[in-house]
Amino acid sequence: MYTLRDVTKRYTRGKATVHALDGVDLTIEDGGRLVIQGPTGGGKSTLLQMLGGLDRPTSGSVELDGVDLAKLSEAKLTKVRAENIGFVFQSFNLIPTLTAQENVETALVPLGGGAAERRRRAAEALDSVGLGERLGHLPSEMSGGQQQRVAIARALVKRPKVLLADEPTGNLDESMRDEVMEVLETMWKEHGLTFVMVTHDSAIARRAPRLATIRKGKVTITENAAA
Ligand SMILES: Nc1ncnc2c1ncn2[C@@H]1O[C@H](COP(=O)(O)OP(=O)(O)OP(=O)(O)O)[C@@H](O)[C@H]1O
Repeated sequence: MYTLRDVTKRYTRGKATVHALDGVDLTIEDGGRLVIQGPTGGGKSTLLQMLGGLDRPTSGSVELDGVDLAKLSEAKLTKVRAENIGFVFQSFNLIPTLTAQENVETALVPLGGGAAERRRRAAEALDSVGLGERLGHLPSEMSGGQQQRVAIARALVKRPKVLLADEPTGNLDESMRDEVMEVLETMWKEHGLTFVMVTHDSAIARRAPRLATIRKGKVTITENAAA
């Protein structure tokens, strides 16, 4: 479970100070799903970075299961991230010279274990996103939607508690967008993940049961029971 208390993030640009997050209080239950929307520069990616421990707040606390990520040493934060948090970004960030299976295996390397076990788990993760027949394909041999599904498999192969996605459909056309959203929603349901996603897509935001709108660093939560 996430508990954010009075989180601020300020950046200094020359003489100006940007309040990317301004007193954010937020709770996300285990297994919950939150969609984050808002205007450009509103603070969406900054909020996701705080949740993922990719950056630290200027003040306030970001607790994941009672542990304040803001206070962990860099080494402990890296361990928490590797074990608990999967990331998916707009750009798929696959290594072009590695096959789908090898790309997914890279997520398991920091966790130790043997090569055969890594190969088996990567194949299983790719199968779960519908790419069991494409283990040996290079990214260049796959569509954008398929590449993003490889990235999702890579995020989930370590069986994280949390999946954080920053505009995962931003680089995709409509049919691939639906394909990727369907995979993400299936993974969320089947794996009991806590799933937080940033989107610019108003159709996706409209369908969200819980929506965080972030403007000028301030968050407003809307619950949509009908979604
Ligand atoms: N590393 C940084 N250094 C300076 N300013 C930054 C940095 N990262 C973000 N900002 C600023 O903080 C504010 C919030 O940025 P953020 O990227 O979180 O917004 P966003 O809602 O994700 O925007 P977009 O929709 O364009 O991705 C913006 O004014 C941005 O310019």
